Amino acid sequence: MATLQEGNRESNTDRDARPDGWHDEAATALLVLADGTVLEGAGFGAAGEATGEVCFNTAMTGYQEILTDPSYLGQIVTFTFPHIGNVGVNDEDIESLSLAAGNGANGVIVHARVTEPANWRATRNLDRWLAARGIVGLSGIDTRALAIRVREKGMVNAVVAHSPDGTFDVEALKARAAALPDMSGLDLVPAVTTAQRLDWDETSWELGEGYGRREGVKRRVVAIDYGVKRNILRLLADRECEVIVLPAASTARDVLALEPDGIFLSNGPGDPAATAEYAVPVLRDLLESRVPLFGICFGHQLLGLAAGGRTVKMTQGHHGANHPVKDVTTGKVEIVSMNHGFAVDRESLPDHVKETHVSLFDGSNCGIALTDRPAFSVQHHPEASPGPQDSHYLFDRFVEMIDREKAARR
Ligand SMILES: NC(=O)CC[C@H](N)C(=O)O
Repeated sequence: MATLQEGNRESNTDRDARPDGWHDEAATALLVLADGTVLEGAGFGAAGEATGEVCFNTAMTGYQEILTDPSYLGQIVTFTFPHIGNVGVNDEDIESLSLAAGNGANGVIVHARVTEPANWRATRNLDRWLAARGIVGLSGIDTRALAIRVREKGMVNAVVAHSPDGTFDVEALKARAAALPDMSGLDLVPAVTTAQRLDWDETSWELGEGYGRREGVKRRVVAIDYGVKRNILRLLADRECEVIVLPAASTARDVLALEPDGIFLSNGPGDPAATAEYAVPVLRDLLESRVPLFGICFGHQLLGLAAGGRTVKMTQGHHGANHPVKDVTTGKVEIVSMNHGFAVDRESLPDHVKETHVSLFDGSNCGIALTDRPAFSVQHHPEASPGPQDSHYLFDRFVEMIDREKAARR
């Protein structure tokens, strides 16, 4: 066992940027990148090791929603905002359908040490909550330098190791990081999708009476769960939709047997092209049924694949809550939440698919609509949570599409 004190320092930590009083502390956590780079920091959350693809998120708020978003499975989230944890955590801002641990980010990297929370909603400290959920955290590195590295060289596999007594087997960690599989080709959906049908009614969940709003039901939506976020289901329920959540491996027959007025394709982790192997044949049958269909993020990528397009891996991806996206049908720009590392390749889209939304950061595709079927999808997150609510109108578009198609069938 080598320790850092024995000369394994290959440090480009930003010691000067650490809060006062850190300079002499021995590292209790390491970030070991697949290329062998080792960054020293202070551990928090769970002790142990987390592996995954390092990405960075530029949101200034909403860390709890981000860390419990199932789309982050397989990833280590670096927050570029330096002070994370200040408002603590609560029992409500959890986005994964299952409240259990293991349904969100694998690890977390922040700049400043997590302090005691100051917020009326806080029921716990982020540090202890992460420990209870088994999520490993590292603080005290130069997160700006790490973000620049990801921006220039792309998302990178890594191990975050937290050892409260400061002992690490650095060579073993390097070997482990180098051996991690690439995110491309990984179907991570089975780890987060619901095991069985679930009739969404938040009032019956752990959050207590009266939390969800359920006033009247006018439409039935079947949501295929690739790793769905709760706020999507809330926003559908808010629009008088009965929402039935089905496992990702459901067949078209399973979905259509419920006689849905609309079908929703959720967000989710991993490479959409890997999940497409079993999801796309189902989606093609569902498109044939002409039931209105709406997809978000992973669901958008799957719709693009089902329609005959291709997805590509991005270099740095998009993760944040301040991305400008243009709705090319109205010309309006919306500020949105983003969380994706893959994207639909616009050039691959066949003629019956039109591009509806474009990222104003890099011009990448952010939305499509089929011209011969009532189906559309967006790459960004209209449910926000966290993030600006500019794109909530997309839920209204979906409901209007459902009502239009229903009226036409009568
Ligand atoms: N938020 C999501 O649905 C992410 C989709 C996909 N896993 C990606 O990284 O692109």
